[in-house]
Amino acid sequence: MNERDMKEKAQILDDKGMRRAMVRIAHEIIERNKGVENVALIGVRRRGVPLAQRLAQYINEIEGTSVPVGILDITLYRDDLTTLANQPQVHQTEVSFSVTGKKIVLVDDVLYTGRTVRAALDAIMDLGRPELVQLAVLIDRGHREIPIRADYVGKNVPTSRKEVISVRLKEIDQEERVVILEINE
Ligand SMILES: O=P(O)(O)OC[C@H]1O[C@H](OP(=O)(O)OP(=O)(O)O)[C@H](O)[C@@H]1O
Ligand SMILES: O=c1cc[nH]c(=O)[nH]1
Repeated sequence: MNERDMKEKAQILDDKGMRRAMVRIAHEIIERNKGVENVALIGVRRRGVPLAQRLAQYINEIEGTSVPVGILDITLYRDDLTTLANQPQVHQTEVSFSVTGKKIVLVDDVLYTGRTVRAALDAIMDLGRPELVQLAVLIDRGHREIPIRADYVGKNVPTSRKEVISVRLKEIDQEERVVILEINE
């Protein structure tokens, strides 16, 4: 099953709601880390990357400091959007800075089972020894299968496993909104 076999059930965030949530997370990152010295962002492709770039832009607007942004390309081999097949696989890392000693904020659009984040943590640890790693997600939909939690959450959305959260970003989807999809029966 893919998103074509699903229909929209509800809109969770519009463009303004997404912006407010991301600006708030930018403030929280600055507050929690007492500034952004040694802070670096790493976005999980695909939709975590524009979100990380937006956070970097908001942080720059608030603090006047540019923080580096790296990319991890992780694919979940799913045969169905509502179930997980094999483990997520890390394909490519585009991290041009040393992670050693950095406060890394990992950024993704949706946190679900936590398996993608676990793979991302492994990939980051392979690159060096960060001082700490924090996690920022636009949507936490619950249903964790491993003990992972987010430090910064745009919105907590209770879901059933049959539903799918679809984050639509203008850079990728030519629209800005977050919707819940359900199976078209
Ligand atoms: O917590 P998990 O169960 O691992 O699920 C969360 C992951 O699933 C989504 O990726 P998806 O494969 O849908 O790709 P996308 O980023 O292109 O939307 C989302 O972007 C997260 O990376
Ligand atoms: O519902 C979900 C689950 C994982 N990833 C998504 O993008 N949506």
